[in-house]
Amino acid sequence: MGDVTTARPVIGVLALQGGVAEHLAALERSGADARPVRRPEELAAVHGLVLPGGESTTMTRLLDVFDLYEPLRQRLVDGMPAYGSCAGMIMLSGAVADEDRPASGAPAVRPFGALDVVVRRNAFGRQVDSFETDLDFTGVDGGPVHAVFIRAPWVEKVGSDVRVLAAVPDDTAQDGAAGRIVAVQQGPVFATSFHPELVRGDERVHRYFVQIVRAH
Ligand SMILES: NC(=O)CC[C@H](N)C(=O)O
Repeated sequence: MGDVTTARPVIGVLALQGGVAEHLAALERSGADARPVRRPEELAAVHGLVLPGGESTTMTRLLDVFDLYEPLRQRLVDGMPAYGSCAGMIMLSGAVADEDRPASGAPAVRPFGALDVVVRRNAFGRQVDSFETDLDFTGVDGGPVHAVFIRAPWVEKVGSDVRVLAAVPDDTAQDGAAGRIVAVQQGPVFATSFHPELVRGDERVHRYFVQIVRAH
């Protein structure tokens, strides 16, 4: 092993759907060697993984199709650092409050349980399903982070080992959103309801993850 404080960690982006290219670019700018992950061998070669936004039911299905569900579950059990954005947060959670369970068979979303939280998938209302706000992010210096929410989940319950990193400010114009928890961390795993990869020129959240991977 080289000097862990200066080495460029290899960080994968789960590349089955969603905003993969934006995460890869943000990670590269944040000091990581970033690679798309679609196969078990690719997963085995990374020090940490980003689970991007998209659609958590589709992501669950594609993880099965690409034979990645079980290997990824195992790496999370083994303590691999991970960062989930939006649908990625849902996949890392312990349970989904508003699960649309089919009449028979397996649930449509099978979260990995790497974060001891309950999320609500379609949380921020249907009429206005996207909004943006600035929020304070614990562990990220340099002022508020601009947060873009797109059909985003929020965190409804947190276990005692979970640290809340960010919540929607109380003066938000978005109905019912004030005070909602939108970023959490447990050990080397963290998640945001919003999409920092869409904010050009601000890599602070990705840098935060690169630091976690380096320290691990
Ligand atoms: N932008 C997103 O990732 C949306 C997440 C979506 N609502 C889901 O259930 O997976």
